Amino acid sequence: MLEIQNLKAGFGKKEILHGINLAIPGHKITAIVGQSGCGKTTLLKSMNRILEEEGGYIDGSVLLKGADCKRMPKEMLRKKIGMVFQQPTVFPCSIEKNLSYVLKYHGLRDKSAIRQEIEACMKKAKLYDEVKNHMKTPAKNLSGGQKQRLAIARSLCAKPDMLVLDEPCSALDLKNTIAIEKTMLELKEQYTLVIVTHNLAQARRIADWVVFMDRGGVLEVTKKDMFFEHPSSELAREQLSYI
Ligand SMILES: Nc1ncnc2c1ncn2[C@@H]1O[C@H](COP(=O)(O)OP(=O)(O)OP(=O)(O)O)[C@@H](O)[C@H]1O
Repeated sequence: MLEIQNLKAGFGKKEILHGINLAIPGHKITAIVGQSGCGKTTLLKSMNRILEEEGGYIDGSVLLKGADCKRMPKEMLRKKIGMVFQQPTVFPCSIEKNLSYVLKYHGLRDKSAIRQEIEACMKKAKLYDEVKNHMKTPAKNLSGGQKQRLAIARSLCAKPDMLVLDEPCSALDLKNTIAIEKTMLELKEQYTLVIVTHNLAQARRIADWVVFMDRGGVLEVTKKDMFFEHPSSELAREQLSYI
């Protein structure tokens, strides 16, 4: 789905990613793990070039289904690779408008089609049943976990190929974490998912593949079971000994 070739990225003269080569398989959950500061978020933000908006630079190739992301208009790239952040952002309007805004932005005009699409995306994000009777209330009144699921639903409204999620559960309690993990496991049937998590137990629960990073490089890319049972690097062995 996504092919990353010799990716170098950083800020000004500071290179954070030192030539990463990586293939992200379709319809799987790939977990990016590694110690704090190793470049996980930078890698994620390089995928849809949000890094450039934050003053960073990206060199090398990122190919989405073979198409060079550098040559794609940024709006199109971000439609195809949706991003969910650690702190969910909700727009200062109703739950419904948070979603209809995206659908209208992408050209949907028919009111009943918009309603159907909102319902479908909220169901996929496991939010619909909880809020279906309060769609006109301000999204800011939702709980943290509900806001995160709204952010996921909003990303789905753009009909992405991929969803990249940066520590989506780090601010959530167990109940909401489980809801998001279940959502991700269901979403992979239709989408390709990449999650940055510092929670190795979470990677073990939901990932198909694990990318283990260290100091701006990739130390291991393996199927989940292989990583947890037979990690090849000393650093991974050390970190796994704590869980
Ligand atoms: N806007 C920025 N300007 C300069 N340096 C930055 C910027 N954002 C991140 N960095 C640096 O890039 C390096 C990698 O950061 P990144 O957030 O990608 O790591 P991470 O593995 O996601 O860390 P964590 O697990 O703590 O979130 C760090 O040294 C960080 O200080």
